[in-house]
Amino acid sequence: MAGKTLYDKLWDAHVVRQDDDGTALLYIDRHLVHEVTSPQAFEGLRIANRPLWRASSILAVPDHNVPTTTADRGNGTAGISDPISKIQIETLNSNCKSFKVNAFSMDDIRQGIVHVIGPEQGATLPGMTVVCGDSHTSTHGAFGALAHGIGTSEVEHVMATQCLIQKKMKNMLVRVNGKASEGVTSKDIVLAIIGKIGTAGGNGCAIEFAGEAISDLSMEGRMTVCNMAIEGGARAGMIAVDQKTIDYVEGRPFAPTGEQWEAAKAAWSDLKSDDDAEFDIVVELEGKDILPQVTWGTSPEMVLPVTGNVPNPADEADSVKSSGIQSALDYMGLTAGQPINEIQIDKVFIGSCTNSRIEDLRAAAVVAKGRKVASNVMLAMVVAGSGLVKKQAEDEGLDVIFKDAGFEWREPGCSMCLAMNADRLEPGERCASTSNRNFESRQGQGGRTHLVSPAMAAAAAVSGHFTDVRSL
Ligand SMILES: CC(C)[C@H](C(=O)O)[C@@H](O)C(=O)O
Ligand code: SF4
Repeated sequence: MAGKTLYDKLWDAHVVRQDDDGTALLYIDRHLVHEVTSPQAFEGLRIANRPLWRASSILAVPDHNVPTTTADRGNGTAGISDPISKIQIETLNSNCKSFKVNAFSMDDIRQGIVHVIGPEQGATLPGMTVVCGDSHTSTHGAFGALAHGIGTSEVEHVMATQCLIQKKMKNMLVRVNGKASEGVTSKDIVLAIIGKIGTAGGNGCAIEFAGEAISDLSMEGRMTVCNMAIEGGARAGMIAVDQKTIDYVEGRPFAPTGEQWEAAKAAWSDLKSDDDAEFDIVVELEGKDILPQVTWGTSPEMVLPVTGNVPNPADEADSVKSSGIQSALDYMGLTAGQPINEIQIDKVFIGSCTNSRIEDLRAAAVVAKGRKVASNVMLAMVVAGSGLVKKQAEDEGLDVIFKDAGFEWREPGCSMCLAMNADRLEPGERCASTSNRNFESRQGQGGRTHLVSPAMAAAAAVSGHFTDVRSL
């Protein structure tokens, strides 16, 4: 019998019961909660008079709707002008209070984007099943965990039973061989992967990312890659545990200590695919072929190296694909054949659960240092992923570098990743963004989003147009 994949191991360790048709009940170790997808779940429990099965498995935080200016955050939720945003955050606060759930409120330095604070607190651990009512829960798979998003009714189900009804996904391996070149980051790697497999490439699969270019990445970089597994069609992405994983987790507030730590470490060393494990689908890329990436269209798969030109629909033989390219160009206000590095931008957003960790801010600061935001860029903002990331960046002087260059230095939250708060694009505005989705109107009605790495976003900010960061 062939060996097991990492996904097989995580699955087997959590199956409570499996029916002959493959339907299984999976035990959930960690449940992360935010204000958007939890209100109906709490309400459902209240109506049915059900308690939480294991309140200590839950960690809650407001992130999508929080304001990012200090002025709006000074006085609890009073500074939130949008009534729906305000109600969502107040509802999360009161639900967590009445159900006695551990929550980091807006004025807590530990508050931040749910996918940043889970790992930061050690609430995400190797070997766990991690769920959250949010598609980018795949991020946590970077720790050798089985992590994926769930719907609101499933949020209620997990709260009430600590279990989830699931069918096993297929095993997919994406291997990036050899080293990535200088100036190429985790974001470029994952955009290149999505460019290759397409947004449906991972449908029905759990993707394991492997290969030298992946294991070379820091934990932050691995989170960036797993974060976007969902944009490649897979609900879960994961990476094997190694010494970097252990070193990152050690000493974090929620991590085990003493004897439990030693036992956990020993158990975690098996969280990798066996050498003879078989995958249903295998995709390979060469690290050396990957260049800094920029999306040009309205789907993350519409991506090219910064050295490329916007595609011409006439060059596409498939008529469906050709008209897809044409409508993306129309929406994005681009012309076929236009060099990517000549596309001028209006705004820059450095943040989101893809790229708002300390390493991301450092990479952007290296580029911003001693330079100025170009005069045609009306707003360049840096939004740390958590209060603790923000503080660490400030301790390192990164805030001063950004402010001197003309960037705004904001409070943590999802912010302009999806514009549920006040941070948004106006119709027709073009943004270099380190987030993960470039769908139509994602960052504000009529806004145009180009996904890039933090270094590439900073390079665009100081140049006023996309620029190959390696040439600065
Ligand atoms: C609001 C939430 C349900 C949503 C998600 O599931 O991903 C959001 O975080 C996003 O990025 O679009
Ligand atoms: S930062 Fe963006 S992608 Fe991440 S959870 Fe928030 S809205 Fe979703």
